[in-house]
Amino acid sequence: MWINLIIYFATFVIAVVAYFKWSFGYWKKQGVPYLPSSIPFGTMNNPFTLSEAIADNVFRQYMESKALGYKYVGLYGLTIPQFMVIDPQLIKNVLIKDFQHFTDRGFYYNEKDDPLSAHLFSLAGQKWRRLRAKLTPTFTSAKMKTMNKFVVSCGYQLRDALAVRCAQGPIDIKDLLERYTTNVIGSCAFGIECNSFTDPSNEFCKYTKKQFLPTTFQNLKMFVSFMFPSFAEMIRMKVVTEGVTNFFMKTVRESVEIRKGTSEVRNDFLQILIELMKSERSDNNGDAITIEEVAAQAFLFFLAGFETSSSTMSFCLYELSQNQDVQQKVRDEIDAVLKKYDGEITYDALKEMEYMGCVINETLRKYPPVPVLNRKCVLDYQIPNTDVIIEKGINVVIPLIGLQRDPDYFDDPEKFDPDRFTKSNIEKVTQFSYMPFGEGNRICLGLRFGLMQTKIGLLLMLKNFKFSLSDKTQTPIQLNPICFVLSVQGGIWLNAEKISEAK
Ligand code: HEM
Repeated sequence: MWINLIIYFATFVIAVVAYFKWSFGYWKKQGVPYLPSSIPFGTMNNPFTLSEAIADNVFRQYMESKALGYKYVGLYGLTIPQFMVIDPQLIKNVLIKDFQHFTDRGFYYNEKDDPLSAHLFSLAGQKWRRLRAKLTPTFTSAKMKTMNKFVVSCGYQLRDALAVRCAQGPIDIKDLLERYTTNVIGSCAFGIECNSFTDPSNEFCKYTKKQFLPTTFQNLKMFVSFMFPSFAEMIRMKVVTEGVTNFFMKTVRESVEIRKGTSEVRNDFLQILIELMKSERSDNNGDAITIEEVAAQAFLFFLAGFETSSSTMSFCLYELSQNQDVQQKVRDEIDAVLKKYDGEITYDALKEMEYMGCVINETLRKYPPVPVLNRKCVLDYQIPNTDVIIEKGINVVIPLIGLQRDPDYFDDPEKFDPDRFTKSNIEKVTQFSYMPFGEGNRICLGLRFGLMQTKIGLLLMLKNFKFSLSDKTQTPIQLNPICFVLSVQGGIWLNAEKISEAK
């Protein structure tokens, strides 16, 4: 009997190994250069040993492929083939010129069982096209101007909280800024005051933390949903936990009800989404936006705005703490522009702060909050001037973090140098080597809003406080391998010193 068991086991192992070897032959058959893969994770890192952050892994693969002279390279996530584009010209084809072959992002969503997952970022095909067209007018400059005052009011709360915290020792700057972005999104996307500085135990803070806390189970679900979307659909997987879904659905329903009962109009995202729901109903064209869709988009604005902008501001202050001359130059610009606008933080005043814009651009270059862009090939695509076909269904990866730290495109890439983005220098940047907001038809829809909240947060902090690096920050910083987003191990700790009476 033991002999039989050993034979069965050996046969099973041989079959599994043979399956992996056969799968790893895909890119060779397609005529695509590839990086060495190993059983069972392919070219991915072992997610259980947590040896390297995803961004570091992508950067390494990009540099290795570039050094080998590849314009594109085949990778494997387990046995699933992935196509990484290295050459900016081919990136342009994927994102813009031949977009019809790459319209989807390839992320899992499930409208029925997990309604909040069906937001614009994940939606595919016609559903994405329809919603993108409807939501685009939400983010015009005129709409940003009306929302500016809500963000400024949250900025003052941030300044006041910092005034209290700075006397208590080094500050975990990411934690502080997450509270600011929570307040902003609470106010603009849900129409509620979150008070996350003064009342950190409030429900909104509790559920936002819950969604972003990288538990092993949550990471496993993200991994399965990304690698095996059909399987995730089959088991009706929920990427947003039930508690979080119930809370956000309830919050949106209540806010909509409250607004029905008042004549006062609050010009925020939620109002725009409600108007969209009402106008479509009256059109009676059977294409109305439902309350679930409204909730999913408000939830996306929260997902997209919470982490990206707090991460940008944290890395920016980290760099400015080590580049005091740059920090002072931004502060001088803030003072000069605000003087012109009688101290009022208007949308136009923000636009005039060009040097601050360069500093933010340089931060987004070194630390892109979304380190890779994803597309799914939806129609076979022949790479121009080659016989290579990217087959329908293949996931395409664009390694932003690699391109933006590539010495061929950015001299001395480790150096923090905002002058790369001055009016006269920006034209020298190689096209499609710098795209922290993505590019083409699926470019970030909230770009203007993200920059507005980042600028307002930085303005109110830099105007009133001088920042320096605390010994508590472990340098050189290491990225946290358990997080999908760029997060620093041990956190970024800064000292803040008041430089004027906060006004
Ligand atoms: C510094 C802040 C931000 C950064 C760096 C950022 C970056 C990105 C990136 C890289 C993408 C993918 C683009 C692509 O695949 O080509 C994206 C998509 C998106 N972002 Fe942002 N984002 C930021 C803030 C925001 C904010 C505040 C919102 C909303 C309030 C937002 C809403 C969206 C949406 C809706 C999409 C999906 C667009 C689509 O698929 O049609 N983002 N963002």
